[in-house]
Amino acid sequence: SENGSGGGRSGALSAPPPVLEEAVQKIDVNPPKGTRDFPPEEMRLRNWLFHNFREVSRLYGFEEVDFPVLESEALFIRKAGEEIRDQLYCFEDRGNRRVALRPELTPSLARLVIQKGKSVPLPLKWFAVGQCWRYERMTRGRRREHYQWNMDIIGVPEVTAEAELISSIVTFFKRIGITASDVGFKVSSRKVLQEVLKCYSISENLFGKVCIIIDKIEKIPIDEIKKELKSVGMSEEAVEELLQVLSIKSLTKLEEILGGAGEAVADLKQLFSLAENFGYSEWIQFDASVVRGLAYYTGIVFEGFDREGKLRAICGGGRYDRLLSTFGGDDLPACGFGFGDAVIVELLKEKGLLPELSLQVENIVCALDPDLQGAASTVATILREKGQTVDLVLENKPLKWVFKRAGRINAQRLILVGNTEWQKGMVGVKILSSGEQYEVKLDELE
Ligand SMILES: OCc1cccc(Br)n1
Repeated sequence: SENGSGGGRSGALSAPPPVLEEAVQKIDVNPPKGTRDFPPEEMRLRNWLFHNFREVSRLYGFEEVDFPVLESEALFIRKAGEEIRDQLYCFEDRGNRRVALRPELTPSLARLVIQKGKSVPLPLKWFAVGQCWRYERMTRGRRREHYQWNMDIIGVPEVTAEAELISSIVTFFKRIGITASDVGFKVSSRKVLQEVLKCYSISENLFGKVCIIIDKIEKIPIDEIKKELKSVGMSEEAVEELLQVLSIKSLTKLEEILGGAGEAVADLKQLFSLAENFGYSEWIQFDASVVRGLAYYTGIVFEGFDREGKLRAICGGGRYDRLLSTFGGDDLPACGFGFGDAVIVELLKEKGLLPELSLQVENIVCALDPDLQGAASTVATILREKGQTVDLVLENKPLKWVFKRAGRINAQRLILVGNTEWQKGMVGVKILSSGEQYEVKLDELE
């Protein structure tokens, strides 16, 4: 097209099109393995989902933030043997820097908090919706990207922060029609693990590794779990005791085992009490086996699960009080969660709760004569300036084509710009649902 700065093709209509240098190689029109396109229908569903993420975040007074998809690899290199590390989508860029496509948002958020330092008053309540990546052998045909909604509270050491975050997820579920009969949250605290390891004088630096092993408890055989725990230095007795404690599903039982003096029991009791106040007690249950698969969690952890047990975890999060200091920042208490865009859609499909989202256009405007294309453009502009949606027919098309397109785009009314009416400063209007039609002065069109 003419680019207006004299750089357009001069005499474009006369010059023959340039001869293609080489035969055009037919490209693969599919997106890279493990990634998705979002054509209009899928994009409407994604926008609907993200709109609900953002509405809930707004209801809770959170501010939106974002970060680059590309981060320094160092942000994600942790030594605890996490799956997220094994699947890091990392490479060396042209400046020989080790970089990675972010596998999660929390480290970027922590980096930004440290960068902002004292310029941002605490507590921070930030949320983000961003694409995250992993490079997994496609043998399992799993996706390599998904979008995550994250909400994080920085600067609040009390369990009130975790209680608030779980409340926000419950609010989200309710907004989209999911109930406590469909979904629950398994809640525990890594301090349970910490207190057991301490009983067996197992050093703190094994903590992250043990958590990552325990997180696989439902994914690999229990003998493999025991083998891995022993391989990091736990005794047979410690392993048995730990697995015994992790099978506890009641806070009362946990208190019997650990005693009431520890932080784990106190935190969990406070969380369950706050759940009463928030009104979401029926949504949560204590389950000592929940540790989550990220090494940096230090306290309460939780994960949303479908009660029919057909799907992977819907969301998950917890407290991570040490992450900022491991990045060289001040020791700041922090907690947050991640909520992926894929499992929730599978759940909505299961429950028949996918929303009906179709394209809606208020007007389709069409010139009945090629000489009236300009007039049609004027009519479209008048309507758009009134905030109305308009699909303007851009070519000289037969009315049959126009009516067919009007049906496809769910247009509510057809605006016809014809010579006779235009001479009188009027246009034709046809209400497509009723068939009613009339003429109206352009300046009375609304
Ligand atoms: O849930 C872990 C994860 C991280 C990045 C991309 C995808 Br798909 N899944």
